Amino acid sequence: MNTTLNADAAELARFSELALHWWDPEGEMHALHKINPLRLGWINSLCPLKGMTVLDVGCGGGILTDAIARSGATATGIDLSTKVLRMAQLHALDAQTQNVQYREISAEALAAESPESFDAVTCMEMLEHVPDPASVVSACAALVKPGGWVFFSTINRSPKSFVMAIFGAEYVLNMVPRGTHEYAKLIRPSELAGFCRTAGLTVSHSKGLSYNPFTKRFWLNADTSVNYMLAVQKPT
Ligand SMILES: C[S@@+](CC[C@H](N)C(=O)[O-])C[C@H]1O[C@@H](n2cnc3c(N)ncnc32)[C@H](O)[C@@H]1O
Repeated sequence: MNTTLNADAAELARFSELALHWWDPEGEMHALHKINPLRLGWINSLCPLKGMTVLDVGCGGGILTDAIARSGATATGIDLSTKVLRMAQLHALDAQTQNVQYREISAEALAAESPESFDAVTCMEMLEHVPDPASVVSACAALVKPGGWVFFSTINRSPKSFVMAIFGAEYVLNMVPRGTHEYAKLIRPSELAGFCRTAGLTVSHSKGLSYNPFTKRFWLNADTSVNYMLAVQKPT
C-alpha cells in the first residue's frame, strides 16, 4: 500500500469545480444519478446492506453513499476533495439522511487508522482517477472485515471504451464533462482482478454497464468492454 498521498491534485481540482452541480439530476453528474439505482441494486443483490457498516471510497458528493444509508446501512463516505465533501454533507442535512457521515481522508490513511472495520466497501468510478489504483485496492482490502464484500467500478481500457466512454460520452453526447477520463489511466478487468488477488481478495462476480444513446437508458449485462463492476470478497 502506498504511504505517500496517492492522489492527483489536478483530478481533485476538476471534481471540486463540479461540486455545486453534483446533486442536479440533469446536471454534469447526471450519468452518476442514472446509474445509481442499477449499481445499488446489484450490490444489494449480492450483499444486502441493511444493518451493515459500509465505507464508500471516493464518494464525491455522496450519490451512492446516501443511497447506501437509505438502504438501512450505516454509511461513511471518504474523499479528498473538500468542496465535494461539503456538498455531500449539505445534501445529507437537507435530505435528512440518517446514519451517514463524510470524512476527508485517503483510503490508505483510514486503513492504517481503522483496519477491518467495515462489513462492506464500495469504490465506484474512482480508481481511474488515482496515480496508484493498486494501492487503493489494497487499502479497501485492509478496511473490510474478513468475509466482507468490496465492490469496484471503473472503465475498461479498450478501443471500444475509447470510442464510447471518452470520444462518445465526453465529446459527442456531453454525458460526462470533457477531460474526465484519460485513456492511459483506464483499467482492464484482468488488471483490476490482478490488483484484487495481490491484495488477498477473491474475485466473485463481474457486471457490465451499457448505455443506449437513442433511448438514453443504462442497463446491466455481461459486457465488460466499457463500464464494468467487480464484486470481490475477503476470505474469512
Ligand atoms: C467520478 S467521481 C465518483 C464519485 C462516486 N464514487 C460515485 O460514483 O458517485 C470520482 C471521485 O473520486 C474522488 N477522488 C479522486 N482521487 C481521490 C483520492 N486519491 N482519494 C479519494 N477520493 C478521490 C474525486 O474527488 C471524486 O469525488
